[in-house]
Amino acid sequence: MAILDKINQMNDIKDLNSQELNLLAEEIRQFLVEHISVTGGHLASNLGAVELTMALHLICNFPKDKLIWDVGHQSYTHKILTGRKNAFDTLRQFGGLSGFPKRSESACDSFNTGHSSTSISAGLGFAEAREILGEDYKVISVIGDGAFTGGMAYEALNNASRLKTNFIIVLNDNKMSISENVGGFSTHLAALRTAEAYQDFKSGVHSSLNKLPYGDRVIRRIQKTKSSLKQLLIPGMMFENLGVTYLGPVDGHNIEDMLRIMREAVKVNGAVVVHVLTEKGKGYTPAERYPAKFHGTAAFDIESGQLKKVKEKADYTDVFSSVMKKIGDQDPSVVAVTAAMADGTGLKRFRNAFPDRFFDVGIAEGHAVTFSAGLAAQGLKPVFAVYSSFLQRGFDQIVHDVCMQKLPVTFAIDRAGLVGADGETHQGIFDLSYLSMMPGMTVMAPKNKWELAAMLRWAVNFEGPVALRYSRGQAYEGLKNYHQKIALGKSEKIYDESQIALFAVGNMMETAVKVHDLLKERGYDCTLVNARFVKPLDTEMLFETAREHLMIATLEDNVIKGGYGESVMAALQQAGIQTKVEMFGIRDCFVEQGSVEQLRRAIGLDAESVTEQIIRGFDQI
Ligand SMILES: Cc1ncc(C[n+]2csc(CCOP(=O)(O)OP(=O)(O)O)c2C)c(N)n1
Ligand SMILES: CC(=O)[C@@H](O)[C@H](O)COP(=O)(O)O
Ligand SMILES: [Mg+2]
Repeated sequence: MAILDKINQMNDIKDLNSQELNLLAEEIRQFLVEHISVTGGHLASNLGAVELTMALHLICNFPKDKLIWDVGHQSYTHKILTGRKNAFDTLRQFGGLSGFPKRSESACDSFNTGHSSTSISAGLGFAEAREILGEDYKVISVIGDGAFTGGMAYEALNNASRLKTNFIIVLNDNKMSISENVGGFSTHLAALRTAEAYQDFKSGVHSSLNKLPYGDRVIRRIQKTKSSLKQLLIPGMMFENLGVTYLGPVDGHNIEDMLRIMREAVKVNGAVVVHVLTEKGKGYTPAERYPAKFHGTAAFDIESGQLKKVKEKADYTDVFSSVMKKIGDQDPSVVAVTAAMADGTGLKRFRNAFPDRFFDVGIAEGHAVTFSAGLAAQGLKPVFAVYSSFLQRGFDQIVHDVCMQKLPVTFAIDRAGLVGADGETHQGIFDLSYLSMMPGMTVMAPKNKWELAAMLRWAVNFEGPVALRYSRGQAYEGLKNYHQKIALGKSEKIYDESQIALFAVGNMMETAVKVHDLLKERGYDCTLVNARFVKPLDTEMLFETAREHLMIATLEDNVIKGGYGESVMAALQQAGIQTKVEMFGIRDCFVEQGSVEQLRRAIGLDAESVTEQIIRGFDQI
C-alpha cells in the first residue's frame, strides 16, 4: 500500500496530488476490508465514507478543527488518517482501538458518540463556544440519512437557525439506515437527489448572485417567494426555510467535487447543510450488495463474504423473532414496533408476515414509546423491540405516556447486560434500575430460551406495561426441565439447599449454576433461585429463604445502584430480616469494550470471581 504507508500522522494527506488521493481511497478500502474481515466491525458505512472523510481532512486542520461524527461507526478512515492505522489489529477488542470516536484516544476525536442523532446538537455547542471564547476553528458535524430520522437532529436544526457564524453539517446520504431508510424525511432526500441536475445551475446562480452588490438580498427574496421557480433554484427548501443554507447534492465519491462544495460551505455565515451522496459498502461487492449484513459484521472470508464462524445455536434474538411471529399468527391485535432495528431485534420475520402490523419509525426511540402508548390506548397490544441502551432515549416517555396511564405496552429489551465489542455506549446495564423505579412497571428476565418464549407470551397478554429483558448472544439451553408456570411476581427455586442462597436475574442464571457447582466443589451448600421478576419482587420467597440461610447473594448484569440486589436488600431491611447480603453486579462505572467473558472477568462478574467473593463473605459470618 504505497500511498497509505506515507500517511502516518494527521494532515499528511495534504501532501498528496489528485492521482495519489484517488489511489489512497482505494488503498484505504483494501485496508478496511482486510482488517475488518479479521476483527469484525462496521464495514459498509466506513467503505461509503472514505472520500468524504478524505475531503474533510483536506479542508480541515486537525486537531485545531472540530469534526463530530454522528453515531461514530463510520469514523474508521478518520482514525486511519490521524495516526491510528497501526492499532487496527486491535479494533473493538479489550484494551484496543475503539470502534467509535473517543476523546481519550486522540486529540482529533472531538466528541464521543455511539448513539445516534447527537452530532448537530454537539456541533452547535462547539460553534457557540467558539464565539464566546473568541476562538477560530471549523466545526463540522457528519450525520447520516438514518441518523437524521432522530428527533434530536430536528431540535438542533431548529436551534441552529440562530447561528451567525459558520457551522457545517455534512449530510451523508446513502439511502440506508442499517436497513433501508424510512419515513418522510427519507422521501424528501430522494426528491433532493433527483434535483441533482439543477445543482450546477443552482450553485452557478447562487455564486453569480452573490457577486452582485445586493446579491445576498436577491437570494433572500427568492427564498421568501412562493413562486415555483424557487423549488428549481433551492431544492433544499426545507432546510432553507429553517434558516439553514443547503448545498448539494454532491457525489460523495468525487473528492474534487466535494472540495469545491466544501470551499463554498466554509464561506457561509451560519449553519449550512452539505448534502453528500454516497454508496454504503462502496468498493467491496458483497457489502454493496448486502449493506445491512455488512453494516456491523463479525469476521468474514473476503473472497466469499461469508462469516468465518457459523452460528450453531439460536440466540435470544432468534427465539424472540420466531415466537413473535407465532404470537402474531394467533393474535391479530399484536403489533410490532422498531426504531430502525428490524434486523438486530429479529422483527424482520414479523414484518414479512404482517407488514400492516409492523412499524419501523426510524431512529426515534422516544417517539416509538409514545407511539406504542397510543396503539395500546386504542386496544392493540404493541411490542416495542429495542436494544437496552437505546431505550434510555425513551425514559420520560415510558414514565409519562406508558406507566402513568398503565398502558399495556411490552418492551422487548434485547442487548441487555454486557454486549461486548461496541463498548461503553452500548452496554445495556442500566435498564433494570431505570425501569424498576417506575410505578406500575413489571420487569422480568428469562433464565433460558424456553423461558423467554413463555415470558413473551405472558407479557403480551398482561394488562399493564411489561419490560422483558434478554441478552446479546447464544440463548442458554440449560435448566430445560425447570419450567414452572409464569405467575406475576413469582420467582422459581432451582436448587433447595442450605447456608448460602443465590438469587440470579435472567442471563446471569447460567453463571449462577456454575457458581453453585463451584461452591459445591469447595464444600459449601447453595440454594439457587431464578428471580424471574425484578419487579414486583417475590418477597414471600425472599423472606422465607432469608430466614433459612446465613447469607443471600444476588447476581445481575446491571449496575448495582437501583438494581435487583438493592431491591432485595431494601425489602429485607424493611421486613427487619438481618441476613447478610452480598450484591453482585456492575459497580458505579461505565464498562469498556471487549468480549463479554473478558469484561465479566475484569469487573468480577465471572463464576470464579463471584464464587471467591461469596466464600470470603460467608467465612466472615
Ligand atoms: C439511539 C440509537 N438508536 C439506534 C442505533 C443503532 N444504529 C447504529 S447506526 C444506525 C443506522 C445509521 O444510519 P446512517 O446514519 O444513515 O449511517 P450509515 O450507516 O448509513 O452510514 C442505527 C440504527 C444507535 N446507534 N443509536
Ligand atoms: C453502531 C450501532 O449502534 C449498531 O450498528 C450496533 O453496533 C449494532 O449492534 P449489534 O451487533 O449488537 O446488532
Ligand atoms: Mg445512511
